[in-house]
Amino acid sequence: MVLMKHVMSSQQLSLLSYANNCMLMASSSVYRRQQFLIRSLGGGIDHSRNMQQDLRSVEVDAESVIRSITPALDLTRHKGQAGKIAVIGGCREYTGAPYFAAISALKIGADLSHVFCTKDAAPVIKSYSPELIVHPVLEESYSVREEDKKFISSKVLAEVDKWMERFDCLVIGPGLGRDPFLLDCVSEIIRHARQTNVPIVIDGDGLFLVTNNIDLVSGYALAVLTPNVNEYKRLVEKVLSSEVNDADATQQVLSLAKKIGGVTILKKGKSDLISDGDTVKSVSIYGSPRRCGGQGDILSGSVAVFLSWARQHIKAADPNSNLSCKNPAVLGCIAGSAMMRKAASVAFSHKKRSTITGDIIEFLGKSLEDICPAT
Ligand SMILES: NC(=O)C1=CN([C@@H]2O[C@H](COP(=O)(O)OP(=O)(O)OC[C@H]3O[C@@H](n4cnc5c(N)ncnc54)[C@H](OP(=O)(O)O)[C@@H]3O)[C@@H](O)[C@H]2O)[C@@H](O)CC1
Ligand SMILES: Nc1ncnc2c1ncn2[C@@H]1O[C@H](COP(=O)(O)OP(=O)(O)OP(=O)(O)O)[C@@H](O)[C@H]1O
Ligand SMILES: [Mg+2]
Repeated sequence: MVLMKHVMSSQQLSLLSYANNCMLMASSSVYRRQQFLIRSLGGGIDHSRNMQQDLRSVEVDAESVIRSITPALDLTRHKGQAGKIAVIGGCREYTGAPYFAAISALKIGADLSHVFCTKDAAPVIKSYSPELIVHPVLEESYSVREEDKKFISSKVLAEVDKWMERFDCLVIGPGLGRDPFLLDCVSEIIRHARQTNVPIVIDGDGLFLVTNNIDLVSGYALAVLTPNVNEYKRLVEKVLSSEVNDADATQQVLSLAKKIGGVTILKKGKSDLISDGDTVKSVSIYGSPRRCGGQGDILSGSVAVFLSWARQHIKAADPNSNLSCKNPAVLGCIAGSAMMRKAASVAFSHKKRSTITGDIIEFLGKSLEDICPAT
């Protein structure tokens, strides 16, 4: 800059000073907008620990959310009351993802965890764990003749529908694949879940489906989308017809959630950003530098459980509840995100570079216990 000034005329210098002033004004208006967002998005559950680092989003006290919504272990409760979760996913290519999501739901504390997958994925998933209830009901195009498609599709739907009302939450997409016939059947499952008011967490290939058919979830407040960096890019391009804007990530995730009619979006990354179109919360605590595949699947299974618990907590209308946020989908995302990140950080401290998804799952229980002891 000093060097440039030497070779500039006074007219050029005054132009430069005008440009600088404009930049200052612009940055101060950005600052004011950030301050406004912080004030208007904040609530009783927030604290300002990280505001210095990221003025554009509100870091949330995730541990106190977890403590508030996790139900007490009570000898009077019967099986099922702590949550019945179903994962719709698992095909020829992917058997790990639905397993990770379903077993994580159990390790967090759900009572029952089901998997609805294709016929050839089922024996593999069953062999990973006897804890999971596995339904080999989904079909891919290669195994269905054209003339049988309508019949098979209604059969698949009937199989899932038998159970639908018993589920507290569906996780749709981990390891689902992208077969068009299978995705058509899953679209119907989503429509039925909406009709019966069953919450849905959409992840992985479920996001591929929903991004191309946004009406499936649009306006459904009990829908959570958990995009990773690629999935978020596709969603932003499709729904907002723009590029991802990392400089104004808070505003963009807010606009995206609003545009999809108030669904909750959990944008995964270095910090997780959560928005339902009204508020934006960020979860940055804990975390691990290992990016092994499958961590998003742990997250989707965990969010499903916490969302169910948050719904129960809100329905019970506990007068002592200190939660200012009343959206169970947002609360579920905050809790699921913090839990996944804590388990990953504990696993990393033990296993370092060799940490894999199974190691993280093993630390879900201890991580929850540290925050919210069982007795
Ligand atoms: N152990 C397991 O079983 C695990 C299984 N997992 C499961 O994997 C599935 C995909 O999830 P992911 O995270 O790889 O998707 P993502 O980052 O968008 O894609 C990366 C790149 O790959 C490409 N691409 C993907 N799928 C494609 C397809 N069917 N056919 C063609 N292209 C495809 C994609 O291309 P694009 O769509 O951008 O053109 C992008 O360039 C999902 O079901 C997930 O749950 C994971 O949970 C990890 C653990
Ligand atoms: N840079 C990061 N630092 C810390 N945590 C991260 C980072 N990136 C992602 N995470 C955490 O890892 C979890 C999974 O996010 P990720 O983006 O890996 O999902 P994904 O690609 O869908 O995973 P999967 O392999 O299961 O499909 C999230 O809970 C997120 O908080
Ligand atoms: Mg994923």
